[in-house]
Amino acid sequence: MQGDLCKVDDIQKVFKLYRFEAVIHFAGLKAVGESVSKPLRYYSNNLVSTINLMEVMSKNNCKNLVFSSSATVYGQPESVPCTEDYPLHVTNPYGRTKLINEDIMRDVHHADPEWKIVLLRYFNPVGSHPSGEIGEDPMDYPNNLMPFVQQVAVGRKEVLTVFGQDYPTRDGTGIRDYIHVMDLASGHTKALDKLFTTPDIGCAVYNLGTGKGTTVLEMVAAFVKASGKEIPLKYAGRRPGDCREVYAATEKAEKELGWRAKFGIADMCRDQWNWAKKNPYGYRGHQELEVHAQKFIKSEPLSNRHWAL
Ligand SMILES: NC(=O)c1ccc[n+]([C@@H]2O[C@H](COP(=O)([O-])OP(=O)(O)OC[C@H]3O[C@@H](n4cnc5c(N)ncnc54)[C@H](O)[C@@H]3O)[C@@H](O)[C@H]2O)c1
Ligand SMILES: O=c1ccn([C@@H]2O[C@H](COP(=O)(O)OP(=O)(O)O[C@H]3O[C@H](CO)[C@H](O)[C@H](O)[C@H]3O)[C@@H](O)[C@H]2O)c(=O)[nH]1
Repeated sequence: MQGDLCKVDDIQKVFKLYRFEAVIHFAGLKAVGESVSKPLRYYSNNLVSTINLMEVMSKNNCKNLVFSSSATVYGQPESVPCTEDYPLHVTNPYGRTKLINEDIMRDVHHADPEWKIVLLRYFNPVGSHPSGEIGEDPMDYPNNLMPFVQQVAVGRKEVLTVFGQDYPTRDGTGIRDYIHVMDLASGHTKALDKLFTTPDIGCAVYNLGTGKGTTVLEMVAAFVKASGKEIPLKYAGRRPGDCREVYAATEKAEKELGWRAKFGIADMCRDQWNWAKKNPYGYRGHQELEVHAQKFIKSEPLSNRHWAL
């Protein structure tokens, strides 16, 4: 069923039709740059949706929740790997909505211990379903590294801009913990198992990452190897708000959820390339995308046009 979590009625309709044991709450706006220019849109959507959802869940006596949080709540940590008890520090409105949502959930559990909540802090999800049938298809200009790399590989973009080559890292580019979406998915089923089998889980938090840091250039090299395509690069300054290096401590998830990532960056790139070559224009196909782009160009002010060109 489709609905808007900012509309309580939409949620109530679903809860009238079905009885749920638990909810996995993925919905939210997630573009960091857009959140800086449109903070109210982010606060309004990402917070109101969560509050409405939890209110309707509570009324329907469904108090088991898994939430998509993000490693963005660690900001630039003092040291890596980040353990779940690190101080939380956000640098943009998107990140702040994740942190406020986490705080809301901690408060709700504190007020009503019947709530059982798992906060999953995702690191950098990439890759696709191994079938090549399900993958990431950004609706507008791709902000994240791998969707951009993919669009260069299929010829939709000419060149990848590498943001920053002067970080104190092994090749000067930023380090992240890339995790295969299939591993991320299995982390959710493990989190649900944990909720259902742990009466006193409270509001628990787990990192979903591999524990390994990879630079931008290493990630590009892995994609070149998997695809056989060239990825032309150009270098630009650091992207505002970017941190140098983040990767996950994985021990807590391993010990308490019985989960650890199985896939490495070669698998992520292989599966992402399989999706990309089968669906170079995503789910919508080339023609539909062109029509959409033309409409967008006509209706949007100049400053918003760049993505469609
Ligand atoms: N992809 C990442 O790099 C990453 C990293 C950390 C956390 N996350 C979080 O994981 C979740 C899923 O991310 P994704 O990559 O699949 O993003 P996505 O943008 O592909 O999917 C989010 C979905 O939420 C829906 N949505 C937004 N507001 C809604 C509302 N008010 N009512 C109903 N639906 C609404 C959107 O329409 C979209 O389909 C998000 O909460 C995101 O912040 C993602
Ligand atoms: O065109 C690009 C895009 C990204 N990068 C670099 O690639 C790395 C990864 O950037 P992403 O935008 O893919 O990912 P971020 O780590 O910046 O952010 C993502 O992961 C975070 C968690 O770690 C948050 O969840 C956030 O919302 C999500 O966008 C960074 O060093 C970035 O500077 C480039 O060089 N060129």
